[in-house]
Amino acid sequence: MDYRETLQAAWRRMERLTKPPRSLGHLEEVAVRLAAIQGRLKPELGLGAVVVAAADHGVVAEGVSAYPQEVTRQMVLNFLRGGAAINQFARVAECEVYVLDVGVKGELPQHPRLLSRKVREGTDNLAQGPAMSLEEAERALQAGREAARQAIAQGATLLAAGDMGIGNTTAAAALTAALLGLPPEAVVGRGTGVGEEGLRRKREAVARALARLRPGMGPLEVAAQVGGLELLAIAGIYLEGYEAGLPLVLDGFPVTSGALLAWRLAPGIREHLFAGHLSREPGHRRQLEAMDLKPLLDLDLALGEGTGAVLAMPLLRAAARILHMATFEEAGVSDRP
Ligand SMILES: O=C(O)c1ccc[n+]([C@@H]2O[C@H](COP(=O)([O-])O)[C@@H](O)[C@H]2O)c1
Ligand SMILES: Cc1cc2nc[nH]c2cc1C
Repeated sequence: MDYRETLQAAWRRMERLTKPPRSLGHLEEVAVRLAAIQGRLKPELGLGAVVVAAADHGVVAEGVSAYPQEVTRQMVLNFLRGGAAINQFARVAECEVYVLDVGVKGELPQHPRLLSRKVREGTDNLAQGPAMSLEEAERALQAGREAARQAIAQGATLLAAGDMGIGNTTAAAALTAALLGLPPEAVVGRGTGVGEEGLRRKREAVARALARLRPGMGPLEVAAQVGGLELLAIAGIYLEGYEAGLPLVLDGFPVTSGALLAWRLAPGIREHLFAGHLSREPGHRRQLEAMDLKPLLDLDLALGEGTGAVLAMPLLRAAARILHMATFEEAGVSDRP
């Protein structure tokens, strides 16, 4: 059965299950979409994986983050030791954590969970010139694909991307504004918690990057102009997961900017995307609206790392189980006359 046929058949089965119509709300749509992705009326979800892509950003020179740049590398070490929020949530969600270095400044130790594919030690400042070359953008995207392939080979049935990069909400804002044709004010937010001055500097940096873009530029050229390396990798992670036929869970603002790029490169990916949550970052709503996706959770999170995506994994598994319920006929329960 193809996607549309399974979707329709799953909705018909949904109507016969032992519950009043639509009483499981948005989870019903999640369930039938999972069925359609897997091409079976009773979808099954096992182990999850989150690939946390990490890189640094030259735009931090503009004073756009509340934290110093070295936090990117320090947090990668924290992920590898299991001490970050993503590690704790992943345990609850039966999800493996993989880390991908595509551009962290400084050295990182070898580790079985770390894929080292440093394209360069951070981007150039997007407010001053191109963040990276087109060739570097392609390499970062391929590194994301490779990390996703590894996660899938190790048994992932549900795939999310996470992000770590001080300054990346500025790059994500520029990428989102460019891909969706929005002004800086619509996509710039406080990130890790900048004040009014920081907000102004972020808007200014994004406006300068947008001014360099030309109408004929393709999505990858635009991404090379604004960065960041981990956002390109995130696009690669989702593209690989899509081609492998997996359901894909989105996280917050930076991750969803990478997903927007993947969507521009392969519009069919939309069918595989699930919005794990709605971030506090104001531009996230615009991103999800553009792809017509409804967030599963709304918890005022603004952390990244893939935390909102991983928290939604148990909900996706529960949604899949809906289609394993008994029908009115099977259970001998009286339906409406
Ligand atoms: O996921 C989100 O929506 C989100 C919102 C705000 C901040 N972050 C995280 O904070 C870092 C970027 O914030 P900033 O202020 O340095 O641009 C980066 O590591 C992101 O993972 C993430
Ligand atoms: C401590 C810290 C942890 C993070 N995780 C993702 N982004 C982050 C930014 C900071 C500053």
